[in-house]
Amino acid sequence: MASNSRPVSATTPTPRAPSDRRPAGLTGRPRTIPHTAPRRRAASLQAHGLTKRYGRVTAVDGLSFHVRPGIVTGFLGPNGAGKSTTLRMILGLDRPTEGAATINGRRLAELRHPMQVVGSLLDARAVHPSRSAADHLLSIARTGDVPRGRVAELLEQVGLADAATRPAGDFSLGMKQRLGIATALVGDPDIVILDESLNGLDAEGIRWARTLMRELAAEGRTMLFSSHLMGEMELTADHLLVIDNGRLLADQPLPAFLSAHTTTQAHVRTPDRDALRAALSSAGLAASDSGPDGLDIPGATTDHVGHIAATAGVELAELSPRKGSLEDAFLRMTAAQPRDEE
Ligand SMILES: Nc1ncnc2c1ncn2[C@@H]1O[C@H](COP(=O)(O)OP(=O)(O)OP(=O)(O)O)[C@@H](O)[C@H]1O
Repeated sequence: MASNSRPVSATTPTPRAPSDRRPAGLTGRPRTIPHTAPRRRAASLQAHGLTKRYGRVTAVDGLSFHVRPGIVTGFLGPNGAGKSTTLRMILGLDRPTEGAATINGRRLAELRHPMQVVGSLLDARAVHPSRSAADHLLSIARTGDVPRGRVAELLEQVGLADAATRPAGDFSLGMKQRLGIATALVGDPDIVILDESLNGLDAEGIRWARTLMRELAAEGRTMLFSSHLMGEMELTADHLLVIDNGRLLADQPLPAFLSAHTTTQAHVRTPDRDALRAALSSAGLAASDSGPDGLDIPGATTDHVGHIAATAGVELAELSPRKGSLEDAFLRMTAAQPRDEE
């Protein structure tokens, strides 16, 4: 149960610029979206010793962190790590056993206009099946005194304008995710929290969601999202919160997390692999086979390997650095964690 890993200290990275343009929408036609003018209040989201116990199960165990505005923060953890429970406590849907979550120093329940402060998507399937997408958004807008016009704007933004009058129960999971994201944005909130909102989206939808998250952060919002899609997390997040067994394992910029938990290796392809392997071995470098004519040399720089090959007179067809992925880093870190016994 106990974890030996200590949380890594947090620093604020430089936000990435949004790289992709707005989505074509489900019909594939590019859409001109009336964009909300940047008018952000920088909102800070903090967890202070957040703890949740269900009987003998400790789902969240003393989590403290600070999610910053203007960047995308990814929330990572294996199944059962406590991500959803943490998000539910932040959103006031679960009562912490101990600790608290605050927004600008206040609990969500104390905010006068919570919909304008926090928008979230926890479960895209939680829509009334016979209600249309437009009616669903209208009903949410009414509860927050949001003008009706916002609904049409959001349907355009998420690419559901052509499906606005269809019952949400007929939607695919990807369409429900789009509707859920629109629901999260109804109040034009300063903080956006999305839990596994990429599930069910097709390739275009995933790219659209990535771009949207980056744009929301670039507008100065505080953006927190969880996903098991490591490739997407690596493309989207500036900063990572990693938990396991309800405890914080890392709170650091994504590049720092990758550097700390992966090794860079040199990769070569050569028509004379045996000669190069022998030359590398003489220089104290271990190499493993990679493909029919390649070698991977962990911890070696391409400069060093190139020099060894040139000195040995070995021809190279390719010489390139290979970096570890977020998936490598995450699996390495979480595999080292002791598992809780229930
Ligand atoms: N209502 C509940 N009653 C009892 N145990 C619960 C409840 N909700 C969550 N848990 C337990 O708390 C732990 C954390 O669950 P949680 O759903 O927060 O994890 P998660 O990181 O979101 O997992 P996943 O990635 O699989 O969605 C798990 O052991 C889970 O079984």
